Amino acid sequence: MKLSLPKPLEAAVPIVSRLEESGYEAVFVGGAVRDTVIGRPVKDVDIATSARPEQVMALFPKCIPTGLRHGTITIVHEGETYEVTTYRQESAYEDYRKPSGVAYITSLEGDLLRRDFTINAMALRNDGSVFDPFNGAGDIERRCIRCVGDADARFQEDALRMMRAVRFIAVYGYQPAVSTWKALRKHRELMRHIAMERVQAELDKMLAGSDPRRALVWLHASGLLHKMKEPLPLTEYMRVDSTRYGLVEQLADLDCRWAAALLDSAIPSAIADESLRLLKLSNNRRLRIIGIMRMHEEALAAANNEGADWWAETVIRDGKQLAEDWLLVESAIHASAVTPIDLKILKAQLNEFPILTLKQLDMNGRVLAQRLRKPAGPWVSRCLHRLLVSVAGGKLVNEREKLLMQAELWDKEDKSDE
Ligand SMILES: Nc1ccn([C@@H]2O[C@H](COP(=O)(O)OP(=O)(O)OP(=O)(O)O)[C@@H](O)[C@H]2O)c(=O)n1
Repeated sequence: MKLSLPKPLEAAVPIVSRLEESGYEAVFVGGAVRDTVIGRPVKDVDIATSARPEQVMALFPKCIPTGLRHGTITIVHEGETYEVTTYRQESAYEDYRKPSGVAYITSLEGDLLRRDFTINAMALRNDGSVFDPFNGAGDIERRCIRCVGDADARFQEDALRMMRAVRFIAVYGYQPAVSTWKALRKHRELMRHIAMERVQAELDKMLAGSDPRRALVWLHASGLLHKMKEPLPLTEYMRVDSTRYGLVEQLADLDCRWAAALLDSAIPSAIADESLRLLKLSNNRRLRIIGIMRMHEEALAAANNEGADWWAETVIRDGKQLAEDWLLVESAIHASAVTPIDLKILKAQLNEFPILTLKQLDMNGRVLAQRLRKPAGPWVSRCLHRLLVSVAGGKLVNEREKLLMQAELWDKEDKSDE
């Protein structure tokens, strides 16, 4: 098989040539080759070589020893970065928790043998010829995810590969080979060795892919999330049910996809919050996802008890942007079809709120305290907030005198209640 090189690989040809001219072997490997064979856009370009890291460094003045522990040097060429890694073997399972350093080897085939799946174990030369000792191209044709060689050994070398398998199955719409799936189920327990951040990164890629629904269904079936280092409370809610997960793929934003997937599984926001904390999601992202989920819960509660001001209150508290995110999420998931939330009305109201911040209110704490002849205290901000919600909800006009009269009325009511 001979392929024409896509642009990102073409741009890296001078690096491979330089290594070859110096008497070393050098080839493109990994995801870039897989995506070239499949015909998908290529992202990162990885190069494997028989040259030792110090020999690579001597040839390229602009380089950074980014992963010396794994024999990797990053080379900067015309503004792009390329990872060049010396042929090596994976550390065996016994060394799993205590990597013993790199075992360099001289053969390309040996280097490909340590890789996770056949589709990721092909090499591409400068001239477009493919070296494919494990028939990755055949598995691409069969749409199959298959471990290279012994599946048990591949998963024992790096348990994250089990998550990667689920991701490739989902993102490419492939099926696992029977032996690979059996090994994956057998070694689920190894998930406890994997850092939560790495799991999170894989989940992000699954949800960002073209078929998040497929990813979640296979994730359920794999049972991988049940075996993590720190148990995720959300696994209690996971069910194998392929009719769920609405139209998550309609959402462009990754965090909106997270919120939609969590809501579609009927996971309460508090459970999701705890799970996202354990997955070490950044605070910004977690708060955004949970904010969207809470709006859904509040909308349901309000629809049940006719709480008229909840929408104004929510938008004032969380801001218009989050409210817009929630409306997008809500319309993407099935839940909206069976709940009494009228998204059209909420959407229209969102653009018609006369004001949404205290700054826009024709009133301030000093004027309010003077008029009610009461010393300033926590009541002032409570009253200002109540006025803001009433104006935003269209029940009160934003004029100082009218607002003061309303405040006096509430004050009288409060006194008679006491
Ligand atoms: N746990 C892993 C991770 C990576 N690899 C090998 O290293 C290559 C590069 O890995 P990486 O850049 O992490 O992933 P890609 O396969 O390129 O895919 P993606 O960028 O979509 O994650 C893979 O193709 C595979 O050959 C592996 O064997 N085991």
